[in-house]
Amino acid sequence: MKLTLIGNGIMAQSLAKGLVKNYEVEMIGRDIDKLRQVKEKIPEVSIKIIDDQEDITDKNILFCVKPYALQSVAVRLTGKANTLYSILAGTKLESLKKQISAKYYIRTMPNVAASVSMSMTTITGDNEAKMSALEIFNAIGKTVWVNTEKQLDIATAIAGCGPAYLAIIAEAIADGAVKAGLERHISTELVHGLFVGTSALLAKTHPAILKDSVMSPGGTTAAGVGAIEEGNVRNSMIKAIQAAYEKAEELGSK
Ligand SMILES: NC(=O)C1=CN([C@@H]2O[C@H](COP(=O)(O)OP(=O)(O)OC[C@H]3O[C@@H](n4cnc5c(N)ncnc54)[C@H](OP(=O)(O)O)[C@@H]3O)[C@@H](O)[C@H]2O)C=CC1
Ligand SMILES: O=C(O)[C@@H]1CCC=N1
Repeated sequence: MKLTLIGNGIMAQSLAKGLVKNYEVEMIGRDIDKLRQVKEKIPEVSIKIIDDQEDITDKNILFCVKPYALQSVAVRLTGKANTLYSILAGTKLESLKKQISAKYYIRTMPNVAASVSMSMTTITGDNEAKMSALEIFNAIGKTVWVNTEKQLDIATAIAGCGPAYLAIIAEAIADGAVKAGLERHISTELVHGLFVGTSALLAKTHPAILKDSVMSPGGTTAAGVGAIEEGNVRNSMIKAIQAAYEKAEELGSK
């Protein structure tokens, strides 16, 4: 199957890197220099400048522009696509249906880990395209199908934005180690190993049980947990998810 990505930014490239292993991938953008740079990085991708009247008839489109660019790109698309897979944060199915013609509509929320075939992707939309959507996004990581756009917007806050949140935590832990006197390269290597190991444990252990198993009475972890609670980290993460979800809703209401 051929997939056509519209947009050539961070996410389009992340998706393309994984998808080229299983699909023929075409990338359509508006800047030939940027497209050529993508072609250098991912030679399997075919590149194309967007036409004023870009015919998308029967194509399977992965729509990868920013939400605010939807209208300006949509007016250039003609014909009826087979399936439109949108990755736009917040943008509702209804809005996509009004602006781009397709037989089926799917909203997805992948993340940048698609570039290493480890995206956590949430999907919703037309049931007729459910199997194809799961197949495409399973090729670049894990998938969860949800039945409402509200669930997808909350998933956006977790798995779409989440790599940024975890990267902040990772950086802060490494900074803490450097502050305590450990070399930067050692700190960074330890943090990477920490995330890999903890991720494997979290796949089979409840977070609270994992935390309890590390935290001995009056011990080092307990001292650290005390500092984490003083810093309101837990509440900050809850608020971060709420804020990102509300922003997704706000984008969808425009
Ligand atoms: N970044 C992330 O981690 C995630 C992002 N998303 C969603 O993915 C989408 C893309 O985000 P991201 O890749 O980060 O953004 P980027 O800014 O990296 O990419 C946006 C792309 O859209 C293109 N574009 C904008 N306007 C037009 C136009 N009029 N015609 C043709 N192409 C156009 C840009 O072209 P040009 O390069 O020429 O400016 C660029 O290639 C967003 O909707 C976002 O919500 C979803 C999940 C995760
Ligand atoms: O912040 C953003 O706009 C995008 C959407 C999901 C992750 N990043």
